[in-house]
Amino acid sequence: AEPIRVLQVFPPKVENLAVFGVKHHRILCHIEQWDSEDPVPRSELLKKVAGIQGLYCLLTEKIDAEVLDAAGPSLKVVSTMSVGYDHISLQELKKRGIRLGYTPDVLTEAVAELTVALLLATSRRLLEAAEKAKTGGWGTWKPLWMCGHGLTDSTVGILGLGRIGVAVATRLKPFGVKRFLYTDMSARPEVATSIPADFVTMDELARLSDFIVVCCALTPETQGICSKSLFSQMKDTAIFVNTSRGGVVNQDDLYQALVNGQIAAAGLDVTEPEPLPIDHPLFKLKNCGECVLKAAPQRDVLCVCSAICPCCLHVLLLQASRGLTFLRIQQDLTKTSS
Ligand SMILES: O=C(O)[C@H](O)CO
Repeated sequence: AEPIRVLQVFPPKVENLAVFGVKHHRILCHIEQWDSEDPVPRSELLKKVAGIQGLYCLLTEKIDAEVLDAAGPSLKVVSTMSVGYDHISLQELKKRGIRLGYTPDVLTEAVAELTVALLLATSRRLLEAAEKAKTGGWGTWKPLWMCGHGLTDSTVGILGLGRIGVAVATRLKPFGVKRFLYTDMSARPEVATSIPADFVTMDELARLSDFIVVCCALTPETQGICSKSLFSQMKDTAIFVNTSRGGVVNQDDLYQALVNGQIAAAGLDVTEPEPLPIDHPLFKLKNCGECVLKAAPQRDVLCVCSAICPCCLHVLLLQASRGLTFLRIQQDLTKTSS
């Protein structure tokens, strides 16, 4: 029989002609590869898909009506080497009767580890502290300096209790987390009981969690789900970690929440776009994070800036309006331009 024509848009090199054993059938495939680590340019993809029967893609390729039309009616299967398939239009595949393959579970452990790493690095201010050490900012020892927030006796909220969410909870448990909460499309007792984790609404998750970790898939329902309404209900000592997809978060709202001190910090593995432009405001938040230090147990504010920046001033005033005490203010508030 004629070999099946498959386009694989990435290396590694495999034999150009491969035999796939599907149960007892042997299927001969002619595989054309895009031999580069860089994504195939859209114009090339549109040319190369013409007449193929199988497409093996990555999350860098947006598989929509345009690509499927360019492939034509011969295309029977699209497979993506990724866990997420938000880059593929399911509706367009369905219309054309094209099957979808993806790679669930190949990176559950890796993403769970990364989530824990980001959570600890963010809550314990690892990057800021390392930066201070390298640039001479590590002065005499101060009890609360770079103290951060602990996991012991904390409440961790998981947005999306799928494979990765469960794996994150399993890894965080030994840190002495008091309570796990989760929210999802519906309760998932079959996986939640073993943690154990309590099913709550999104609002409860926001209000009760000391840490929120986002592990859900990007779907039309979850697009921008982490927005002002979530951040504004979160504790001002809470840490937000996202290792799912950037599109789940309204980045402008997150930025505002961080600048205004509505939440303590964010650890992001994913952004919109990726990578973020290097002049993106989120990248500028490091200084802001450094100049406002929250002393967690007393919930007082220790301001160590040599000049009070507007975002720091905002947090100070916010805290003052809540009747909290300032431990030390190095500069007279009245002298700031704001
Ligand atoms: O969806 C996936 O496979 C991951 O996000 C890749 O990093």
